[in-house]
Amino acid sequence: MRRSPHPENAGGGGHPGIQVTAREPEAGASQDAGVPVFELQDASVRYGSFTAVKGVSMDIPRREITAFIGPSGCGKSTLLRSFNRMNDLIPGASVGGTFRYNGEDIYAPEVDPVEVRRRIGMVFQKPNPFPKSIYDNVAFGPRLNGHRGSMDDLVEESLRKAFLWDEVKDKLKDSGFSLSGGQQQRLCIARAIAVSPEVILMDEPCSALDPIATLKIEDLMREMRNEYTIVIVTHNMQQAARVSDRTAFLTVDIDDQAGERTGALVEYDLTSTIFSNASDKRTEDYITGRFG
Ligand SMILES: Nc1ncnc2c1ncn2[C@@H]1O[C@H](COP(=O)(O)OP(=O)(O)OP(=O)(O)O)[C@@H](O)[C@H]1O
Repeated sequence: MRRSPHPENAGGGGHPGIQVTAREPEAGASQDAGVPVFELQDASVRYGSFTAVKGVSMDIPRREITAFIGPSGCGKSTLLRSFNRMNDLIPGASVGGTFRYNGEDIYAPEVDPVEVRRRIGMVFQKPNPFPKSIYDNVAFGPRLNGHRGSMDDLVEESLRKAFLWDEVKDKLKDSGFSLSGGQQQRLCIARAIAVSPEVILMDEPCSALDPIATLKIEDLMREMRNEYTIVIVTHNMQQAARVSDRTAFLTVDIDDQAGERTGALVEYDLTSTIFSNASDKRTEDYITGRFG
């Protein structure tokens, strides 16, 4: 299924019990907001001979938050990792179809996966600061990239953007591990931001956090979408409804005869539509808790 973005339709609706937060157009939002940053056509990912997810065609608009939801094993994380070639690091993983980023095939032989990952950052389920100081966690990527200019300014700016500066400004030399789980996750977001990515992929970034830390990350995401394109995998449908502009629902197609379980994209649309007026019964059943 492939749907063109229609940003003008955003907002409203919501399934009973799930509050969808309508998004107002940002004052001063750049003109390219809503233009696809990713275009997938018949995309698939395999691990060896096992096809984890296939037949995915979708456009991800720029400077929006897109959420992937669906039952366990439907390939959400697999698909997310294929957006910045993180699956390259898994032996036996391979992709099919087309993954375009700003119009360029990111799997073309001449493309450098390290550069892809600089432009498309990632935040994982479990906060994973480096065993270094708070400062050095943020400075690590820029140093590798040969950042010129004031590192202190860049570290401060990145920590401010991650809503963490006020909490750590007096202890920048302390270990990243000395922070709470929620602070560690914001440190990982600051680390991702520090190398000036265009896109940030988030794989269940709040699943290890308490509700207050989760709400802080959600606030942060809403703020970040003025500047970044965010794609998030979440098990939490309230979270998808609260933060995302668009939602993709994936499921597992089971072929009993062949003994295969393959992830597939069922429906992709504005979050308000998915939660109030899904066009596929499987989506509605999942959202209402009848399945999954
Ligand atoms: N490194 C791997 N090697 C082989 N198979 C894998 C690997 N990672 C995931 N898979 C398989 O690919 C399928 C999709 O897994 P994936 O983790 O992407 O699903 P998911 O929807 O993110 O699941 P969950 O919600 O449980 O995290 C599953 O059948 C899983 O077992």
